[in-house]
Amino acid sequence: MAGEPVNVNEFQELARHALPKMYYDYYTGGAEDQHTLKENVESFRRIIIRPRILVDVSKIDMSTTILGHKTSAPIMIAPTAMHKLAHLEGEVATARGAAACDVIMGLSYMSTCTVEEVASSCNAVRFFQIYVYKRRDITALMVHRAEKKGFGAIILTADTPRLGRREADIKNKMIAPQLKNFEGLISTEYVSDKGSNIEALAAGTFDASLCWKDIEWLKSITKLPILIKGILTSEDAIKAIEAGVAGIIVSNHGARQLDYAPATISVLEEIQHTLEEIINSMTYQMYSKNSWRWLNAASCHV
Ligand SMILES: Cc1cc2nc3c(=O)[nH]c(=O)nc-3n(C[C@H](O)[C@H](O)[C@H](O)COP(=O)(O)O)c2cc1C
Ligand SMILES: CCCCC(=O)C(=O)O
Repeated sequence: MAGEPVNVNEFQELARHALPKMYYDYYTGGAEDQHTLKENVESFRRIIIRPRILVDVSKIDMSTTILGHKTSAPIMIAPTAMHKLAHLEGEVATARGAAACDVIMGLSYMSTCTVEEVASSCNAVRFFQIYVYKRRDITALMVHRAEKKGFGAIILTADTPRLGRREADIKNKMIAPQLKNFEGLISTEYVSDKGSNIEALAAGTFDASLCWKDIEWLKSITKLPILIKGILTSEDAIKAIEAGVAGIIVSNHGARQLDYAPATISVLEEIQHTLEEIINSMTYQMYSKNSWRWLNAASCHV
């Protein structure tokens, strides 16, 4: 490819050349037939812009707040695992990017830089994403480390009781490296003779029994606001309100979990409308209207 990229899609081609195939496939792949992966892109393409003219756009301000934190645009960096597979500085570089753009960064539980390294690298507003391990004491410790280092919220990813069946990772025998955050606590280096080692890692460490009642446990170990990530239906959004969390992230995990789940953007509006109706109704007046957020990787309605 000649010269600097000018379209965001060109970065994918650059990454394909720069990365070992195993890592490129891990970053870009979806689960099983990758139907939802295609739908995620197609659904966005079907959304057509309805332009209005003769409006003063000489000054544009897209800034808003998310959980009280100012952001230059209604965009958050989604938590994604293991950035050092793509860049020597890993999540520290991502955090600096977030700080430079004045947007909030979600740091993955499965990051290759530690919570402390990311926190001390710059002044980006950071939310900490967690998976709940069978060893709850380790998850509690991680939450406390994030709290101590000034993270602004906990994002509980709730769509991964098991890792999605990612066929490219199975073929490539995707590695599961020791993650620095967990050194001396638990081994994340898994070797499975059946295929994807990260699938084995998730099966070995993630608590597949996690359910709604465990939100109480999470609330009991942290004062930070909690966002539940991975909601795709109005029913579960209502359950999240009932569980008393601070917000939800509508997401299908980049189509990496349940294949044939709907494209994230295709369910966002329905969920938003349901919640707006409920929050406006008498029954739910006890929940603070203004504390609710509807988020997905691309949009945020405050
Ligand atoms: C390479 C990669 C790694 C990811 N790792 C995580 C992770 O560690 N934790 C998590 O909650 N989500 C993870 N995700 C999902 C993203 O946070 C995000 O949900 C997804 O990329 C965008 O899809 P959505 O619009 O349906 O949210 C990962 C996604 C990708 C592409
Ligand atoms: C066991 C690592 C899981 C990271 C993740 O959430 C993803 O790859 O989608």
